[in-house]
Amino acid sequence: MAKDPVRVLVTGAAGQIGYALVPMIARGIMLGADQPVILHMLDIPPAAEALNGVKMELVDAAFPLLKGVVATTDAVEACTGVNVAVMVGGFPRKEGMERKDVMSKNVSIYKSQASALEKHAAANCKVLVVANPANTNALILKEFAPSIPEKNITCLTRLDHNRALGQISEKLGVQVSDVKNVIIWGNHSSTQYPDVTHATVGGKPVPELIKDDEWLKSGFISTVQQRGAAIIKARKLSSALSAASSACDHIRDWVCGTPEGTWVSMGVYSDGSYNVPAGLIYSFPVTCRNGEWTIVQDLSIDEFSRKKLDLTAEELSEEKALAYSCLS
Ligand SMILES: NC(=O)C1=CN([C@@H]2O[C@H](COP(=O)(O)OP(=O)(O)OC[C@H]3O[C@@H](n4cnc5c(N)ncnc54)[C@H](O)[C@@H]3O)[C@@H](O)[C@H]2O)C=CC1
Ligand SMILES: O=C([O-])CC(=O)C(=O)O
Repeated sequence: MAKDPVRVLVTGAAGQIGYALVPMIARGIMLGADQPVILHMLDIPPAAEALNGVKMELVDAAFPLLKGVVATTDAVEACTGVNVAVMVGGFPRKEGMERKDVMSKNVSIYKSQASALEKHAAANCKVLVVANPANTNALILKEFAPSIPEKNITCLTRLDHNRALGQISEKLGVQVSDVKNVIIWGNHSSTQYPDVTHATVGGKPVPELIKDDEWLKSGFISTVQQRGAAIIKARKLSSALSAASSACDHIRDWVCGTPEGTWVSMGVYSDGSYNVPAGLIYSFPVTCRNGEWTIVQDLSIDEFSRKKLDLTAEELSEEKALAYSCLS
């Protein structure tokens, strides 16, 4: 029997990630090849005409799984009945800007959209925040949507995770699908810690295969940390196709489950695991089953890693304080 359609909200749908993401969702890449979807697309009034153009293209593409499109500049209409919300809308970082520069603009956006989701989304709606500063936008959304379970509010660090897989696969000359269990700890920013201590290729530890501790502890980490900035420098626009693809990976694994023996990185509400302060949205290694994520426990953390986990937690605590100061 055909499944009932799932309603998926994409905010900022007229932007460049939105343009890459909505066809992926309509093709079943996010929720599966047998899962019909109804797309809800939100953008702001100056982008209304462009948003309507995206809607026209979705009609023209004749996606068999696409059972309806809502394209609107009204947050209430956009949020009504949605089961999955991918929050891409916001004020993006431009070349030379730090995430903190865009904090206050995004805090007010996430506060008001949290209220719309809280009142109008389906019960148990799963939320993925992509827009930067992603972890802190997700935290603000959680604050102002108290009836959405905190386990349902996440942010995107899967792009960083995938970037780390890509770097290891290039270095070793192996298929990216053979690289497993890298971890992104912390903030989706240049303090994130891409960790390969527990990563494997064909079951063998990555550090043993790479045999270049110096690269793993410096060049690899900084390449992944700075990859977003490198793409902005090259394209004069932030990553869009890789961000859209990673957002699909994040939701698919969350809803459909992670493969046996594999974890992924998700920005989730910290419960104090690994001595990360509770009450931050922090990227951890997680496995997913039955639509729920669980932080992978009991991984060994050496002294080098400990410092990196703490540094990115400190930045998130500072961002949290800055975000709250923008609210008052
Ligand atoms: N977490 C991650 O891995 C990544 C995050 N990003 C972030 O994703 C966000 C979107 O990036 P792009 O698509 O390149 O930007 P963009 O500027 O092309 O698109 C953003 C869209 O959001 C819309 N928008 C602005 N305020 C809005 C509001 N209040 N409600 C609904 N829509 C609104 C804009 O009109 C625009 O259409 C940025 O914050 C960027 O920094 C980008 C790449 C990776
Ligand atoms: O740095 C940015 O603004 C875009 C981004 O988040 C990324 O590509 O990881």
